[in-house]
Amino acid sequence: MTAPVKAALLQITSTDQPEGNLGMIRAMVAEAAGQGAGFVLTPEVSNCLSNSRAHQREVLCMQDDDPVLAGLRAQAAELGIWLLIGSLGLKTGEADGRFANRSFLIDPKGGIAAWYDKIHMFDVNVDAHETYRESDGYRPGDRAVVAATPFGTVGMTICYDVRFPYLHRALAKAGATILTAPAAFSPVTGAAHWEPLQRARAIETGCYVLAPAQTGLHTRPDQKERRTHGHSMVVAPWGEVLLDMGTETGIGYAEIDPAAVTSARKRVPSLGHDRPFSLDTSAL
Ligand SMILES: O=C(O)CNC(=O)[C@H](CS)NC(=O)CCC(=O)C(=O)O
Repeated sequence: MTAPVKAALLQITSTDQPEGNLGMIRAMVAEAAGQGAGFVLTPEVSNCLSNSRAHQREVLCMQDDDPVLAGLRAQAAELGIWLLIGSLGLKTGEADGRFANRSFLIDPKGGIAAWYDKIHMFDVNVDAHETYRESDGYRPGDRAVVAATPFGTVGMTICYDVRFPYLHRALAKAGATILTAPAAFSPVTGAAHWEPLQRARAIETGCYVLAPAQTGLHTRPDQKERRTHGHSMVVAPWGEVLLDMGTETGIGYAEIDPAAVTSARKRVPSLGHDRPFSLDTSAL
């Protein structure tokens, strides 16, 4: 059986300094738990947002030595809350030197209930000035993950994954009722695509979508500028936007009610209406 939960999304502006980011996140997690949240979520690359591979090599750690993971696991246990660490950049020890972009679901005892490595890499030329080559720095995962909680089954995704509907459908078919979509979306694509993509994933799966996002200007004046879109979002299974946090940092709350999943899927049971088809290319 599942029960409702108050979810808290942290909208933050991570810098390239993991210790500072940890302090900021811990203060916000404490505040959210004080407000009664039983499930707190942080954005993609909460520990370090950086354009420099050299800097990442200096400050990122292996999972077992990572102070942000350890600090947040301890805090989840102290407060007795579920915590989605949207993602951490981590060293993996792989020969090619690439990092993992890894999301963690932490249980109220501080245990790692599930982890997920971002599958789809943002290798995109957004416009003439803005190019991303995520796969230069990060090694993609190849394993989709669902995990049971008292408030529903969580299907884990990260950021650019939102553009691949079959991943979300597979998660929902495996039982997911809540899709987590931590992000560091680009401002240009965010303005055009962020909300409709998140709403579409919720509507077509009949899942809640919880999308905590990085926001604002992440770099110092001496660094190449890096900005993110913000607009951390909660979408209900019927498609209503329950929370849109705009561009300021802060904490946003939404009530997650498993009954809303049941009700949306009863009204439109499309998740069970897949049909096999052939693809006729003879007229090409
Ligand atoms: O760079 C890091 O350290 C962490 N990774 C990210 O921030 C990634 C790759 S640059 N961002 C996205 O996936 C944005 C996707 C997006 O904006 C879209 O789909 O339009």
